[in-house]
Amino acid sequence: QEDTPIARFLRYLQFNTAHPNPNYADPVSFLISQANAIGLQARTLEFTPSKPLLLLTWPGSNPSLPSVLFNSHLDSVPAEPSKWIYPPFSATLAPDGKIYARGAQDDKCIAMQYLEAIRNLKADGFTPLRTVHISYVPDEEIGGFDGSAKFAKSKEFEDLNVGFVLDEGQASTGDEFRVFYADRSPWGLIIKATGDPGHGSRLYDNGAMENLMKSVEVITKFRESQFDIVKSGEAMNSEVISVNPVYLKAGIPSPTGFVMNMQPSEAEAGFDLRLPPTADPDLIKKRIAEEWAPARRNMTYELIEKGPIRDDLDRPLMTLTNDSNPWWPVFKQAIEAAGGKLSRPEILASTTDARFMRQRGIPALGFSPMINTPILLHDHNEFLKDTVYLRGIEVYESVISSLSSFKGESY
Ligand SMILES: CSCC[C@H](NC=O)C(=O)O
Ligand SMILES: [Zn+2]
Ligand SMILES: [Zn+2]
Repeated sequence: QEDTPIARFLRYLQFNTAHPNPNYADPVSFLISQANAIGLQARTLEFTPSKPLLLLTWPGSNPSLPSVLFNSHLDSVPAEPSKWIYPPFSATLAPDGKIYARGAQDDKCIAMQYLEAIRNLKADGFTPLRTVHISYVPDEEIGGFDGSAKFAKSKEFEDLNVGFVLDEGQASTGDEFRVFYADRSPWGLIIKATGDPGHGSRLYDNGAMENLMKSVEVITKFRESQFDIVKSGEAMNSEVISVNPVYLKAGIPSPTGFVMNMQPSEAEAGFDLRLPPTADPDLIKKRIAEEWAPARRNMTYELIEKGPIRDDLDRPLMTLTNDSNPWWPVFKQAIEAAGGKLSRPEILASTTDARFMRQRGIPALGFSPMINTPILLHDHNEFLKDTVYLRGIEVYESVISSLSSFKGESY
């Protein structure tokens, strides 16, 4: 078997790390063998049984300076093989150079690019001033609660003395690299309605279905108001509050489907909500209680807040992208030194583990070096072109060498 950057990427893509049963053990062993070959220290932490977190370390010449951490997640979202042109965990390199695999963009590319960049820097004789850590964490795709959330609060993490974090970003369809300074905070909202049951032929007020449908209407109006702001060009998708229905549950089951002539006494709906760091969570909570699931319509609700909204010092979870953040110009210049250009920093529409690092007050940027690439994370036929992948390694050589050489004493 050949041993090239692309061959190693393909091998990493072939581990089936899809939820709900991600294989964590085999990719971790593979990464440890890669770390050994490159000459990096490796240790496995287990904050939750069977959910390993792999930490690789390249010691700096001045280990008393805060370190830099490069993060990626081990797990992937599921894929529907019948809807792919190649099996999602075969990691097929097509004749046009496209590498098809679940995880090719999200985010096994950066996982291996970090290692390839360090391999090349070592071969060039580069030694970092600051210690460089690479973390491979479990469970990002399901919220990170058994992975990064515990890691960021651990003694082990504290001891790393991390000054700056790079985590995953998203592909860019144009010529400029995208960079993300914040995530939106995810909430799960379940609304439930109750009402009188009755014959399917009766018209009466306050049935569970009627109560739920009214809420769905109100929520849909709010969703449209937010989407209109995006459509008019006033804000980007990730700058407004999104609320999307993800399930509806009602009806009385029968062997052939549902009973048709009974109006049910209970009905519920689930929504995915995302709040940009500028949103006021209390206002949305008030809206939910008074308009979306009001007790006067016999409604109750459950709000699942999936992670922090503000940091330990009660500031919004945002990393500054101006010169008041000393890491920002270092990062930006590293991209430019590699011949790249950054587009205007953005909020990420979805959510990553970076929020747990930002919660600790550590500056963290989301970045995945993929330009001229369609955004295919969580989609069918996720792919990354070989040339884009290889170019990303060069970009990280510049980024890792610049960040690890940054002299600022107090950061
Ligand atoms: C509930 S947090 C889930 C995190 C997940 N991350 C990637 O897709 C997301 O849905 O954004
Ligand atoms: Zn991801
Ligand atoms: Zn994902």
